[in-house]
Amino acid sequence: ILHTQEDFAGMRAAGQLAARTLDMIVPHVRAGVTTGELDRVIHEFMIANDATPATLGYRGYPKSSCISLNHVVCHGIPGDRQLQDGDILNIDVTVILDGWFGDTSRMYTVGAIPRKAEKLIEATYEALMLGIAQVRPGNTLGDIGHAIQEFAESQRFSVVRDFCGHGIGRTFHAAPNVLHYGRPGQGLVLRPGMFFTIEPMLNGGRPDVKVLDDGWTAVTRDRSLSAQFEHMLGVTEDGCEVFTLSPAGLNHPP
Ligand SMILES: CCc1ccsc1-c1ccc(O)c(O)c1
Ligand SMILES: [Mn+2]
Ligand SMILES: [Mn+2]
Repeated sequence: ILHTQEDFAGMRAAGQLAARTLDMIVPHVRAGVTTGELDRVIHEFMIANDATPATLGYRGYPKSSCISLNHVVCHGIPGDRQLQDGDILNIDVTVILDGWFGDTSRMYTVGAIPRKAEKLIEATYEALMLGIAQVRPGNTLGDIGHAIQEFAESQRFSVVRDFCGHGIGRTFHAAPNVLHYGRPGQGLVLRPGMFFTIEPMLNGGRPDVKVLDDGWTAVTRDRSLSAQFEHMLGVTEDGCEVFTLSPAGLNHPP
């Protein structure tokens, strides 16, 4: 699907509400709070802003956000786990606003974290932004994946292959799959009006992932730390518009 200017307006509003949800949760992220309590705050904020959480009930997922701690790669289910000093966590939110989906995630930290964890988080954010820098008409999905993989591996981190970015708009997931690794010039050629997410996951150790018995929680097989950032964007004539940038300048941890 190639979208119109009106479609850009709908995605901008949905993306900004998702970004504001991640801004809003910042002061709630501290030692002692449970991930289930964070999810409730997120849910109420979405409803108060005339939106609904896309993940609640999606393929049977039970919560309004994904909160993935430490060696959890993605799809962590909010629950009774209390945050503690040294934790790193990804909070991933998707809102539905006037039929448009806004999908974004960021990393948060609790208290002091090890230097290598900080470097993993910084590298993951940089990898996402380098992928976004490749988005313009005439470039390909392989250019995006290559930029992410090249940088991640240059920093001695690995790229998770089991999950990818995706087309988005009036549905949560659509073609194309946006891989976070690849070769320059390969794959689908980008065109103005395409909407998709880029959501790289980097591991401190090996790329291998397994899913726990709950059917959702994906963890690193070697129990190394994992980090993820996600933005949603629209391809424009001269590059792209990122719909999920923080209006408060909170795109990555201080
Ligand atoms: C928890 C929602 C869900 C269920 C199966 S995949 C998935 C999911 C979670 C976060 C995302 O950013 C995404 O694109 C999909
Ligand atoms: Mn997401
Ligand atoms: Mn997504």
